[in-house]
Amino acid sequence: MAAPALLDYSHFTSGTKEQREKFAHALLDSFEKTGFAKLKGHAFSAQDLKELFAWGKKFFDQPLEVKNEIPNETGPRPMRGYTPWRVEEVGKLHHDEQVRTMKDSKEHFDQGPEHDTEFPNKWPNAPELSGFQPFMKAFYRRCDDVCLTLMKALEGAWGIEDGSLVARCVPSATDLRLTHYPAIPVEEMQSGSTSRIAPHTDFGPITLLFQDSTGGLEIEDRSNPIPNSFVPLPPTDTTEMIVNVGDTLTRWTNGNITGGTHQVMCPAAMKGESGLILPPRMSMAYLFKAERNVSVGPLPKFVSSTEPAKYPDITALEFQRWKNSIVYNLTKKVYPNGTDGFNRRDSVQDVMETELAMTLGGVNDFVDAGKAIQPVQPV
Ligand SMILES: O=C(O)CCC(=O)C(=O)O
Ligand SMILES: [Fe+2]
Repeated sequence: MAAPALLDYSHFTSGTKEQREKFAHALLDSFEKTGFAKLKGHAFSAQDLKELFAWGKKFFDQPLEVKNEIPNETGPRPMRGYTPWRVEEVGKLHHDEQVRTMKDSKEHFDQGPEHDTEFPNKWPNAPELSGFQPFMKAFYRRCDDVCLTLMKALEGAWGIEDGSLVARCVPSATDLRLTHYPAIPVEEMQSGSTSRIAPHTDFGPITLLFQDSTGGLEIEDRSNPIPNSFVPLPPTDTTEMIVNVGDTLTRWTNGNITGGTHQVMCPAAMKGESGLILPPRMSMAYLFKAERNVSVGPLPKFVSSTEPAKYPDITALEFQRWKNSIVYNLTKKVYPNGTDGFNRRDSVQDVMETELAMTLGGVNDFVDAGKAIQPVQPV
């Protein structure tokens, strides 16, 4: 298949006009063809990433009850704090029934914007983690800067007004996620019912991803006629920044760019083995999001009388609430005690009904009780 392009980010940030244009078009081309791109020449050094994963290890090495002191209250909202193993199931978003029953084998820490009062961050309290918060906040800001720069590149490639895409993403509503995949027997991963993370697309316009050297990340193989075919994206150079297209970019482009489906499975070298234990793995995903009140409906550029809008104008926050209600198995059909009036989802049928209703624009069914939203206009 066409492999994701490896592009030099510095050509856009400090190159000539020609280099900037070349970068922007190559980025768009790689997004269109593969749903992914890889970047070198960015400001994150091997040392920065070593430090990032060292902080991650310190956090996840804490006893479960300590990590649970800052619980992510799983609900139809952005994630904050710690989520234990086997709570989130991204396979639930998938159209394939077998994928929907796959269990993810991961725990994660999620961090939002620094000054978010609506969904405040939850930081670890342990004295040995006192450097975690300042490091992660600085890392977040640097990732945001890269994402806004890539939005600028897309503005150039599409020839849309300068700043128009960037404005949709300020202030940041991104979730930065550190994921730890504990050691797991290879047989369990090969059973077909367990993944490290099941095939999925991310929700925002794009995601920046750094992985450690363990391996196991796979991206969809669009050239393979067999559905759900994947190829490894090996950690040959862990300083390469992986960028993947998410659902919001698909919606903004009215379906012109398809999100890059990815999963984490057994590393290629261990496939088909038995009796082995997969080593633990860590990744950092900067799950870039549009500003909460911005529409994730198609941009004017991608809508015309012959290409009517395929997606409703719902806000980025409502879109995330809906997606999270699926991955956290929540439904709003009955809500005696559940937080925000959401309860555990009991069947795949519920998920399908939810999706259908959302596609038809039935967003008000999925908002906190009493807080129905108004459809928003495209910006
Ligand atoms: O761990 C990885 O490499 C992928 C993580 C991922 O897909 C996510 O957090 O959305
Ligand atoms: Fe992902």
